[in-house]
Amino acid sequence: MSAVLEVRDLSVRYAGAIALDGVSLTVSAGERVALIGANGAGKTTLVRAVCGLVRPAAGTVTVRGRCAQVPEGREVFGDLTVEDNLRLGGWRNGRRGRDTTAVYALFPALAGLRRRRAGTLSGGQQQMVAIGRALMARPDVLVIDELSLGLAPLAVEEITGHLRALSVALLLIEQNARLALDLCARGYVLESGRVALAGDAAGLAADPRVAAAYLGGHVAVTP
Ligand SMILES: Nc1ncnc2c1ncn2[C@@H]1O[C@H](COP(=O)(O)OP(=O)(O)OP(=O)(O)O)[C@@H](O)[C@H]1O
Repeated sequence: MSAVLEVRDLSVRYAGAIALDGVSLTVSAGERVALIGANGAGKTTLVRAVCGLVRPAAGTVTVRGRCAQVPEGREVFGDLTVEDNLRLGGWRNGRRGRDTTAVYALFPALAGLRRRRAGTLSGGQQQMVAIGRALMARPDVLVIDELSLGLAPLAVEEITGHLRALSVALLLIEQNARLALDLCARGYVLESGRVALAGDAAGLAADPRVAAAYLGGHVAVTP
């Protein structure tokens, strides 16, 4: 399968400090890939580099098609309606994207809220708006930074259920490794700006190093 996102030997420095050090990863068309790591591992820096918001010191980022980002903290436009938030996501060549039908089909909970100000929604509903807004750009790869941050477990479950139905490629940046490795087929573990481990999600979830550092010490044991 061809890679829609290819990060090769990427290094990013902030005022001399190394945030990313030779990171390589790929996301293929339609594939869901997790990027997990502790605080300060470099996850958000990678998102920023993928979106062109920081200049790499070395390495390359190649996006084949369109990439859309769901930023950490969601950042919906609180004073705008749900519908207008979505339409802004489809803005291209000076024209607002108008057909929001597919987003309401994906997140039926938003359909009855389309005229509500986004700032009055729950965190889970705002996350659906942020994902829907990104999808309005019709991306080939969707990058979600901290999907579960500050959300109730039930809201996360609802959103991930809908994400499983998507055919767009996904790079999911998550501190909740259990969630990320459950939703994604493959994953990368970032530690101090480097890829420490990579592989299929089941293998990573069963790896004692991942279990000890990110899964509360629980190691899945198969009979
Ligand atoms: N603007 C900045 N200037 C200087 N250093 C920065 C800047 N942004 C991030 N860093 C540093 O770069 C490293 C990686 O940060 P980054 O935010 O990418 O990590 P992260 O994995 O997303 O962490 P978290 O999960 O806490 O958000 C950290 O050591 C951080 O302190």
